[in-house]
Amino acid sequence: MKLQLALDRMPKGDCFQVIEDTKESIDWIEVGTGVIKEYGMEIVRDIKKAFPQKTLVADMKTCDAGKHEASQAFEAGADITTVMAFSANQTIKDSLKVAEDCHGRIMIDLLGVKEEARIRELSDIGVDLVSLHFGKDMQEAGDLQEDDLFSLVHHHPYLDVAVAGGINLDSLSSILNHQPNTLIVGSGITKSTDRQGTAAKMKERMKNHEANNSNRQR
Ligand SMILES: O=C([C@H](O)CO)[C@H](O)[C@H](O)COP(=O)(O)O
Repeated sequence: MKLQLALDRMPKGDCFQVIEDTKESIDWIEVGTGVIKEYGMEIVRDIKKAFPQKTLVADMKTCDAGKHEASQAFEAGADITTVMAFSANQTIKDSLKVAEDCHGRIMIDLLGVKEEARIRELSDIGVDLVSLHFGKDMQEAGDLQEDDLFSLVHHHPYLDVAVAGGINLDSLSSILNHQPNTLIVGSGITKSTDRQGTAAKMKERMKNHEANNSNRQR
């Protein structure tokens, strides 16, 4: 199980500092959408240069012009780039083709998806990595509705599933019970007064959970 650190709404220097603080515990680094909007593809390039051993996710949240945006992300050094699930199938197919050519991956952001039928369509066009996403603004209205989110992928055990949306040390245990492949954590780490300790505790709990549930499936 991977821990993906999401860098959102912070200045460039802070992004590098948080990675430094947490690098022993995190597996994947996500350059957040807002950070890319602020600093452009340059920050993706710079983070890959500074931390080449980490898997880098560019949270492009592409919804059109899939070929162009996926190329931008991979050329800048991303290993994975995100595309919104509501995009046209052509956008998703084009992104997947670029990913294949660049030896990268596409993570489909399921923000707003409510019907399992869309997951089936996505699988049929070759999607293999999705993120269940309870958005920042949705979090204003309440906590992540885990059962609803995970029910979308329940019948798709072959999908790699990431989950995001206000995950912190308190909510971690119940999320782990759903056996995601990747946990995406932003403010739960970046806003902690002890980022290093928080990331380390999360990773330790993830490892313990895996060790105790090695034969369980999602
Ligand atoms: O993708 C994200 C969101 O849309 C803001 O851009 C976040 O990276 C994701 O939700 C994780 O952040 P937290 O909810 O703060 O853990």
